[in-house]
Amino acid sequence: MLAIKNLSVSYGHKVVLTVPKLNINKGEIIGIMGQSGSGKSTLVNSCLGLVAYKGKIAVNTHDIGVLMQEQHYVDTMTNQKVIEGLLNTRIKSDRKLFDLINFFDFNSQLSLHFKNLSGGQKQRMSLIMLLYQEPTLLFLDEMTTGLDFESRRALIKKLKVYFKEHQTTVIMVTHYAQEIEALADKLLIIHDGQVKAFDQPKKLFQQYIGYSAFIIDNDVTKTVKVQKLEDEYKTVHQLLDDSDDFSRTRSSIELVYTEIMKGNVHG
Ligand SMILES: Nc1ncnc2c1ncn2[C@@H]1O[C@H](COP(=O)(O)OP(=O)(O)OP(=O)(O)O)[C@@H](O)[C@H]1O
Repeated sequence: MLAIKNLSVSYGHKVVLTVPKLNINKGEIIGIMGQSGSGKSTLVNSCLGLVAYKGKIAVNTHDIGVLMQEQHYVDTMTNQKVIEGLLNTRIKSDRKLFDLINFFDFNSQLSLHFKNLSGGQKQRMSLIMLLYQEPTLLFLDEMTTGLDFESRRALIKKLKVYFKEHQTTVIMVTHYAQEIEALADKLLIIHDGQVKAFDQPKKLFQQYIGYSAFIIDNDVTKTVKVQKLEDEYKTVHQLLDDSDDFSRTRSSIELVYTEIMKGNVHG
């Protein structure tokens, strides 16, 4: 679906992103994480052809959708009029649109104006219009930023069903490990314009953590890594002896991210 080879992006004389090779298959959901300024948007913008770059980016479709962090629509009419006007259709006679509105529980918001919607409702309205166009490749930038815990969880749950049903290839930039945990097939970590990791979360966990890990006091920087099942027992005993508060995990994106970023973080 998307193949990158020898990509290099510069602003002025400064190279801000280099990606020797990266392939994303059809139907894969990729979660991109990295610190502020690491190059996440630059990577997305390069794929969209919005910035100049050296190297090759081959995108295997023209049906591309993009959801940016903030959207603005005309505020002089109701959401129903905005949706119908922009999509050039009518909800009552368009089964696909009708179904999407139901799917995203958006019926009660149709008579409102966009400015009076909550953050989560705004995101859902944009997604309805975006998904109506059935993009084969979808870029999502900080989709759930600003949403409360419940709205984020509800939106993620909906999208998970939709993406798998439609085999949408998704590239999403996010700061929320929870989003990747629930949706992504692969995690891509960028730091200082370089790809630090790109693989299935489960494989990255095995590579960087081992068999399992015990997180002490709910703090991912205080972790005991366990390499083999047999060693877990010993670790539990030790932690119980020390009366530590701990939890065991075999798949924590937050932990994988923290581990990979160790030694990479300055100041
Ligand atoms: N238009 C621009 N001109 C000059 N430098 C830029 C420009 N856009 C981005 N940069 C620089 O390129 C680097 C990567 O920026 P980018 O926006 O890709 O980071 P990011 O990971 O998306 O950050 P954030 O999470 O804050 O959105 C940063 O050092 C940034 O200052």
